Amino acid sequence: MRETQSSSPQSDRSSGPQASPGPQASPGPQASVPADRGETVVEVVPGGAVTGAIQPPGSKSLTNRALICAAFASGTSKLTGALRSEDTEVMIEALRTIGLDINVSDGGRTIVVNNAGPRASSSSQCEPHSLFIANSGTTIRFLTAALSAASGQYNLHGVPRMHERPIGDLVDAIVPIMNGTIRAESTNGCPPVVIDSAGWHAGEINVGGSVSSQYLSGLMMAAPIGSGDANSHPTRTTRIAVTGELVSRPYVDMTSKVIESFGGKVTTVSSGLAAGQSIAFDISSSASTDGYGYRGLDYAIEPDASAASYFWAAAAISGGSVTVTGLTHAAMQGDVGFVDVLKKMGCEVDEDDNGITVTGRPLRGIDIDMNAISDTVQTLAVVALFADGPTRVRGVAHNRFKETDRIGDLACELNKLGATVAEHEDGLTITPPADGVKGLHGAVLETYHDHRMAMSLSLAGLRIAGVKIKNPSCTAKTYPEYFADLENLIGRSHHWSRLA
Ligand SMILES: O=C(O)C1=C[C@@H](OP(=O)(O)O)[C@@H](O)[C@H](O)C1
Ligand SMILES: C=C(OP(=O)(O)O)C(=O)O
Repeated sequence: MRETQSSSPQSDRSSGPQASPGPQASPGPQASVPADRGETVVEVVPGGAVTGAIQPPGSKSLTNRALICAAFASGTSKLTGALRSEDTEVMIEALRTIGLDINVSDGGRTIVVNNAGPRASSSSQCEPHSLFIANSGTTIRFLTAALSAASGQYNLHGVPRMHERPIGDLVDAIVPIMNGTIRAESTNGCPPVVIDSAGWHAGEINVGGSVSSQYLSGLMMAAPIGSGDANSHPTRTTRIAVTGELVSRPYVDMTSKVIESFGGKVTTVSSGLAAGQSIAFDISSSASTDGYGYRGLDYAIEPDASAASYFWAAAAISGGSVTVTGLTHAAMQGDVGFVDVLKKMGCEVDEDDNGITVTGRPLRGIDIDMNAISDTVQTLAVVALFADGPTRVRGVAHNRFKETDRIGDLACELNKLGATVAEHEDGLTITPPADGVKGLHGAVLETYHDHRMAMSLSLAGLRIAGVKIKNPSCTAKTYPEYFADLENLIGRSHHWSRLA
């Protein structure tokens, strides 16, 4: 890997997020990526087949769900294998700000939440708790739901891009069942979110599911959390119905499983629904949670499957063989399904109790709906550069609302490498050059403050000379050690080099 100064500065295409005031230092080792200095870029130097084994850090989605449940659980919870990154640090800091005692050790992998119940701000308090959420969608959506159910006064805000990411459907769902006020302050229903709550009252909740599944997940986790009168209805059932389409469904199933681990109960309802409702969930907590929404426990977090996609893709792109340990199809994360997409493209996929191995074979272009595994679209798009024909990705219109516009901005960067990439309302078509990899060429690539843009585009460098990735430290959002880990994987087979 090379670290250089970009000779052809380009400006970001999107009006995405700019430098944030926090969280403080990027956690974890930064062996191969220096702090960003102007036009710092990282270049992956092409080599041969990538072969090896790796275990990515803990799942962001599971860590942040477990933190929410632990925060509203009776007793102590110990999370092991957790992710330490910007997205989990802002969650931890927010929970500390509202009164939780949280101890982080073992390089962030172990998190102990000692709980006597979060101290919600009193209604007589003048200043709401100010919670800085950076650009963590899970954190702001889960906390908005949970804190409105728990009561108190809060202002949840983040970096500029966070104030462009929709949350209106969630706020609209909470208004009818909350005692107090909640509003999204930016135009088009975007954060900051200002909450002054005395808790939820009983009633059915209706929430839109076409922009993000995180609204539904947040409400589901919030449902067992009592308001001021928690002790009077610890086993009350709350029905949450989705109006219209529900995107990213596997994350909702993950939410159900985490809720049940922490003592809640989830029943899926698919018949007898009102007009416009596509699915509903009945949520309650068991009496043994002692009036808290949840019961504290020791909880092991799976390795992150979205992060694993980069290493499986490295095998596919390079014709190598990479085992990701600690993840199988039994995992709670839908993104494990990325290996099935690689299989469809021609890769060999082998699984045992230890993990999943992808072996690269000649790649064919495919037509694929990635609605359920949208965080892996960028990874797939880079793999598609090396296929024998076009790849059409469908069903991911919601990717435009993430860290950046992950359809438009992705198409723009892939085009710079010599592919022909067409943007559609719901996805893209990636057409590799007629002469294959020979027709691809290096370029300085923008990352739009999007960790997945940096991690996925870096993989193009495995086969194309001169692919330079700007602002590589944006991987800190979910994977601060990404470039160090990639370097280790490739270095083992001596296909990775770095200039001083
Ligand atoms: O619930 C979750 O943990 C997540 C849900 C997905 O968001 P959408 O539901 O907005 O697609 C995903 O993109 C995000 O990284 C994590
Ligand atoms: C979309 C993502 O994150 P979030 O919505 O949690 O900010 C992601 O990690 O790719």
